[in-house]
Amino acid sequence: MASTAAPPAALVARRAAAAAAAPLRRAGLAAGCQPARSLAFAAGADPRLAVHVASRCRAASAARGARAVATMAKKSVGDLTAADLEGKRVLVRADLNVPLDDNQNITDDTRIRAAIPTIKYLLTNGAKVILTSHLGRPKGVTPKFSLAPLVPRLSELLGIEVKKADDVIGPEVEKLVADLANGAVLLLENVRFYKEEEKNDPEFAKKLASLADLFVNDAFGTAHRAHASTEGVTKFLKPSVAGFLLQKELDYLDGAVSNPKRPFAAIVGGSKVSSKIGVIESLLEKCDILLLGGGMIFTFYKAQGLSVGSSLVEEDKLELATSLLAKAKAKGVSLLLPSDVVIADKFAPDANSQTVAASAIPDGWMGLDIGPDSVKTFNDALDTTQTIIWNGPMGVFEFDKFAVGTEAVAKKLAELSKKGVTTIIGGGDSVAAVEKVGVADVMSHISTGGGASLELLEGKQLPGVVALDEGVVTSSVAV
Ligand SMILES: Nc1ncnc2c1ncn2[C@@H]1O[C@H](COP(=O)(O)OP(=O)(O)O)[C@@H](O)[C@H]1O
Ligand SMILES: O=C(OP(=O)(O)O)[C@H](O)COP(=O)(O)O
Repeated sequence: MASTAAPPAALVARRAAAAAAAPLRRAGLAAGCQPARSLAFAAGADPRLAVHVASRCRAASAARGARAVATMAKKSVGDLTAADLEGKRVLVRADLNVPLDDNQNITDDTRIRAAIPTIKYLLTNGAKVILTSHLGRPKGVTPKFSLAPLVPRLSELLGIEVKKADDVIGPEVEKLVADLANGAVLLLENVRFYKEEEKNDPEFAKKLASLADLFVNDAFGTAHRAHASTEGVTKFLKPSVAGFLLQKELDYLDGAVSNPKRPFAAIVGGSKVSSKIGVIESLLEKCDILLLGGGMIFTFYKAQGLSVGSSLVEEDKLELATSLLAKAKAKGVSLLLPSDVVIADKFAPDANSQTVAASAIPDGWMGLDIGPDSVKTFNDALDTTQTIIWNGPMGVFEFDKFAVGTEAVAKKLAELSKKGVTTIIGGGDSVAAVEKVGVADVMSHISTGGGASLELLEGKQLPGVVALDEGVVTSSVAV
């Protein structure tokens, strides 16, 4: 196993080159692709470019010598001009689900900052913005889940005084909307105070929609939910378009991943194989190199006949692990498992630890991080790439002692990002790790959605995106 798990860098590069050629070999299979819109997946791309979703024809494109993608474009807020927006009431669904401390202070305002470009664009074009979001998972009206604490930060970032409604629908809200001036913002109360929101109740969606003339969905983090404020309102508001954040997330997590600059590496970690099967299977179709870390590796080791001590293992996923290894081989994907691991005598921050070969985990010890040799091998593999997506930590990074592997990956991605490699952090704990290391700013894209990014990487359609109006579909672009 260890030799399969940690091939030398030269072999990695050779396999990557072979894998990169694989689409050319498979090209004949990809017929009937839809035409594609432009490719603008690099950092700093014009946010008004169309949203990229749906079918791909990477193989056929490669065969033509073009790096193109077949996409169906969703209509974007950037397609709307002042003529469309001046004086119009625009319902904007944002994901302002930010963490608050016990004193109702915002501890991370990333999602608020991410929502600003769309709101500013609408305000600049003379629209009246009616902003809606959920916060947490309240069961009915619950004061601690009020959106009121968000008003000062929103006002500060927008440079105007944001008004706040105490309800989501009803006569008082209607009055506030009627009094709203062009270029002003009204924040509605937590939309989940109504149970009808999560039930996607059509009557509730209709009432919410009746406040506005058109709809912008910018709530990527909630796009995998078919709720009244994400999906239901689109049935009553035309146009219903994508905001800039939603668009950027799709450009990276769908567009750049489906049509990457190659070689393309995926790094998947996290606790269990079972929670990442969909992502691994989907990425195996697209990537040249797959690096695995985190708790899931022990299921792969055990499937290969190794002793894993008391490490996390999913006994019912051993066959699956074997089949994923076989699938990677069949597809010419270079799948690397760590060759060494940091083991602990208990699951605790102050556990005794040692580094051992992956094939030498003693009974009673559990693997909680990848080891230094693995970091080196992973780094060598990553040095050969042009695009990297990362989802899931390499170890129990919440404990400093076992955060080294995860932090090394974060640092490597930062270094490569600065050299022009496209680096995409796919939400969840990987984002926390990148932030902990202080390298978030240099990454090409950091997703604002955990569950949503996972579903997108699994190749699932997001209801909040599907429901939006179609935009212009244009021809393939050779690059
Ligand atoms: N070797 C390991 N053993 C047990 N848990 C692990 C191990 N490596 C990582 N984890 C845990 O996996 C969790 C993250 O898993 P997951 O939720 O699947 O990732 P993400 O949130 O990035 O999608 C973290 O809490 C981390 O402590
Ligand atoms: O925080 C969110 O999701 P995430 O934790 O998966 O990133 C979104 O706001 C969605 O919230 P939900 O999972 O309560 O629907």
